[in-house]
Amino acid sequence: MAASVYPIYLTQVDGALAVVVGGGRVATRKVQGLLAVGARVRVVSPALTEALQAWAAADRVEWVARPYTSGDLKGALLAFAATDQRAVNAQVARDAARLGILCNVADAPEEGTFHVPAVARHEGLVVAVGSGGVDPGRSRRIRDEILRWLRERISA
Ligand SMILES: C[C@@]1(CC(=O)O)c2cc3[nH]c(cc4nc(cc5[nH]c(cc(n2)[C@H]1CCC(=O)O)[C@@](C)(CC(=O)O)[C@@H]5CCC(=O)O)C(CC(=O)O)=C4CCC(=O)O)c(CCC(=O)O)c3CC(=O)O
Ligand SMILES: NC(=O)C1=CN([C@@H]2O[C@H](COP(=O)(O)OP(=O)(O)OC[C@H]3O[C@@H](n4cnc5c(N)ncnc54)[C@H](O)[C@@H]3O)[C@@H](O)[C@H]2O)C=CC1
Repeated sequence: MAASVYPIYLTQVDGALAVVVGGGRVATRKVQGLLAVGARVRVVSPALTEALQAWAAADRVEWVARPYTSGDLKGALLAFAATDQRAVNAQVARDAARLGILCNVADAPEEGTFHVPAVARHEGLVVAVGSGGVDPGRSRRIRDEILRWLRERISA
């Protein structure tokens, strides 16, 4: 059974620093969501996906082009451990805990301090769907259904 979760919506994310460790598929999805709300994004990774490279070239994200080191989280509101290296993600989680920074861990739902839900936005409503980290695909599918319902039923 999943540990219990307490849902909140973060405010004042516009301009806040989010540090994303890793530059792959999962990191790209997290960065996209962060840019959409105006966060300042720092990506720490020796390599980037094409989408991340394009954002770095356009100065939409800061790219620290090397492996993670303790210290990279300094000043962050949020940290994301999204490498494909278990030991590195665990280190990011430990460093974030020490610094009191909220941390999402891509490969170990119980290890960080928050999960990223699947989100539907419609006419000023924000619906977040989570499964306590148990089944993200299910969260996404239910979000898609909710979005369909909102678009059919809820107008401004
Ligand atoms: C715990 C959590 C931590 C976190 O916050 O990252 C987590 C963890 C893991 N995800 C895994 C797999 C996939 N995740 C997705 C997609 C999403 N995952 C998201 C959230 C979360 N994922 C958090 C829990 C949320 C909840 O409570 O439900 C969403 C909702 C939000 C977002 O990431 O933005 C986003 C859809 C949103 C959207 O579309 O908008 C897909 C693709 C798909 O389904 O389309 C795949 C299949 C990958 C493939 O393609 O192989 C694996 C197994 C990895 C493996 O075994 O290799 C783990 C690790 C594990 O479970 O141990
Ligand atoms: N939470 C989620 O939504 C999902 C999580 N996962 C898990 O997330 C992890 C990452 O998945 P993908 O993005 O698909 O992997 P990927 O292979 O596309 O990307 C891994 C990235 O980590 C970087 N990296 C490796 N070592 C590093 C280091 N020491 N410091 C900084 N960056 C480093 C690589 O350069 C690469 O950019 C996997 O462990 C996978 O099991 C997978 C799918 C969804």
